[in-house]
This record gives sequence, structure tokens and C-alpha cells, in this order.
Amino acid sequence: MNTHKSHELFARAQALMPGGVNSPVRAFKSVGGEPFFVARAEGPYLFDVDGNRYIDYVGSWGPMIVGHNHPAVLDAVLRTARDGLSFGTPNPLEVTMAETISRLVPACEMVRMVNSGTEATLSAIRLARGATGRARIVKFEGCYHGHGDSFLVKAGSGALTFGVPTSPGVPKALADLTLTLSYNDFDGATALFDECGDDIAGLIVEPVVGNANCLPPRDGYLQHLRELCTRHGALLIFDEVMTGFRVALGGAQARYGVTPDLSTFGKVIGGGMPVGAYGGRADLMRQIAPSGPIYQAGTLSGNPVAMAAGLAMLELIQAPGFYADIERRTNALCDGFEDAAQEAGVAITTQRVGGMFGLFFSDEKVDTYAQAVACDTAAFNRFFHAMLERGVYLAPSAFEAGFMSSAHDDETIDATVAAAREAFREA
Ligand SMILES: Cc1ncc(COP(=O)(O)O)c(CN[C@@H](CN)CCC(=O)O)c1O
Repeated sequence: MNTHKSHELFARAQALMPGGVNSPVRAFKSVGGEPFFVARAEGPYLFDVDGNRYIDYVGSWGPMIVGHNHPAVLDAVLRTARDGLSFGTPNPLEVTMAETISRLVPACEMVRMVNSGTEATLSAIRLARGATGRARIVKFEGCYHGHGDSFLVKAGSGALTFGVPTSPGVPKALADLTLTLSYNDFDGATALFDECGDDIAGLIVEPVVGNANCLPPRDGYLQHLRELCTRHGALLIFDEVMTGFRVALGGAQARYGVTPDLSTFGKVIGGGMPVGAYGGRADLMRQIAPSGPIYQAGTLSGNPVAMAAGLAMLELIQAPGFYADIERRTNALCDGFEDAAQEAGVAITTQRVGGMFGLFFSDEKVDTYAQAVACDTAAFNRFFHAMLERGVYLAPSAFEAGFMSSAHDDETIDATVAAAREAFREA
């Protein structure tokens, strides 16, 4: 595959941008090799600057659930942009966005728009701390909630001890306030809350973990976290930046029937434009400035063009049968991967939840972070490149989820499985 122009661009980029990228995962460090530079995208496809076409299962890391450059989304952006790009004043579209999110996710009695998932999660944590007067938060190993300081923390020597920064620049004093649990471990969560539940401001969790590949919750696990938080007066925060409008119209909270106190969103609600949001119980959200003392702000929050893109996307996914259809496509792909791997004599397992999926090079079911880490990542990396050479772009890391779209028709999925039939032999 000729990637000459991408190679040249990457050399220039590396001289001017850390790692040559504006977000680390794009640099292919996890899988090796160099990233390709995209010139344009359409439906299920990316087209790079050298004219190569890829079937895309990353979808800009989740937003593109109706495929790239959907005419309805593009029209909404162009139509709205003609009236101005940003006003810095209230605009009608942000009211419609808040009404839409609140209607589709009833636990969000009130909503605040921001510009990224990171802004949404760090604002939600500040709200939890401000509303409870407590300082400690709980997160899960393998969950990613954006690059807010309180989240760049891993478990200390034991889950009950202080957190340890995972990045320079995160003060130890702040990391100490983040406790880390193992996802899907019922007893570990109970023990932590028994020990210090009354000091915990909030527990934040990806209800389906999409940043350690794809790990669905064990039966009753989210309910268990809900009960622990309620019992100890801690807020349950569902980080639905990835799962929101991806695993069900009402997000993971609708799919699993568990109501968090706060929810965070991003990706799909921006339709490809920079958008995040957090929302939840009105008695909590009213404590956010200017109605309350907890400060949070943003120059471009509720930007009209971004709202128009997000609203067009949210309109499309409300079509009757949208999620049943996308789940069918995800299952067809994952069933195809499993058949192809079996033919090649390669041990893989898949996880699928709505429009997201995970592919693990393992012969056992994977639903914990420890199991995900134990998988054969070298085999995944070889498979990744073998698929890329055949025009299929999977997430460039063994620890990222894959994303389906309504633009991936049966023919596209069959072509992907055909490529996998060969690529597994190179894994
Ligand atoms: C569950 C969850 N919560 C928060 C975030 C942060 O959102 P952003 O700040 O990147 O918009 C993310 C961001 N996801 C990554 C992909 N795993 C974005 C890709 C990237 O970092 O470039 C997320 O998955």
C-alpha cells in the first residue's frame, strides 16, 4: 500500500506537534508503524492522502454512528454556519439540545453543554465534590475518563490505599484522593465502601468499559455500584461519553436499567463536532454556576454549529429500529471474525454491546481488565496491520473498542470478514 504522502506529512508533523499528533492514540505507538493521514471520509470509508480507501471501525472514536459525512448532518452544519459560527450568547439550538438529551435520558433532569468528554467528566467530579463536601473519588482500572488530573491515577499498592499518578504533572496530593477498583469485582467494591464509603464524593465508571477493549458489566454489577453509592451518600456517575447513544438510545443506563446521579456524554452528541455534556438530578445541577456556587464555564459551549451537527445526528438515531439494526451489524461482524479465526486456528473471543465491540486474542471470555491485559497483544498488532494492508482500519490499540455504523452494509461487513480470513493467518 503506497503511503508516501502520509509518511512525508508525519515527518513534518513530528517536528511541530508532540508525537506528530493532536491526540496520542492516533500515533500508532501501541501497534507500531506510522499513522495514515486522512483526506476525506464518506459512509463507512476513510480515504487517505495517498488515495487508499479503508473500511473504518473507529468512526472518529465513536461519533460516526451513522457513518461519515452523513448528508443530513452536513446539511445541518452548512445551513447553521451561514447564520454565524459562534455568538457567545444563548442560542435556540442549545435549548433544543438540552431538551433532547433530557427526553432521551430521563435521569438528566438538567444538562450543561461543554466541548469535550474530558470537560464533561472533570466538571461532573467537581460537582460531586462540591455537592457532597467530600474529596475522595473512585474510578476503575482500565477506565478512561479523559485527561483530567484526578483520572490520571492508578491503584496504589492496594485498592484501599492512596492513588498513584500515571502521568507527571499530576500532584501526588491530588492522586491520593482517587481510589481505584477492579471492574466487575463485586467484593472489592463492597470492601472499599465498607472501609471509607462515607468519605467518597463520587464513583465514576464507564458502564461498558470501552477503554480496555470492550468489557460489559457482569449481571447485577451496575446495580451493585448503585446500591453502594446510595447507601453511603456517594454520587454514582456514569461516564457515557462512549456508551451514550451508542449501546442504546438512552445509553447504558437504559440498556441495564440503572439510574446514575450524574451522566457524562460526548462523541455521538456532537455528530463529529467538538461537544461534551454532563447532566443529572436537578438538585445537583442547580449547584453549577451561575445558579449555584460550583464554577464551570466555556467560551464555545453550546456552539450553534456543533449543536446543529449533534441534533441532526440525534434525529437520525431515533429512527425506529436503528439500534436493533446496528446490533445486527455488530453481531454479523463479530460472528464473522470468530468463524474466520476458527478457520485459521487462531484463538479469539469477542464482546459486543449495541454498536460497539471488542476483539480479544484469547481463548477465554474476557470481562475484566486483568483478563484483557493478559491477551496476546502482539498477535492483535500483527492482525491490525494485516487488516490495514487489506483496507480495513481497526482501532490502533488492543485496548480500544471498535465501533459499528449504520453505513456499514452487509457487503462492507462481508468484505471485512473476507480480509480477516486472510489476516488471522498472519496474526
Ligand atoms: C469513556 C470516555 N470518557 C471520556 C473520554 C474523553 O473524551 P474527549 O476529551 O477525548 O472528548 C473518552 C475518550 N475516548 C478516547 C478513545 N478511547 C478518545 C480518543 C483519543 O483520546 O484520541 C472516553 O472514551
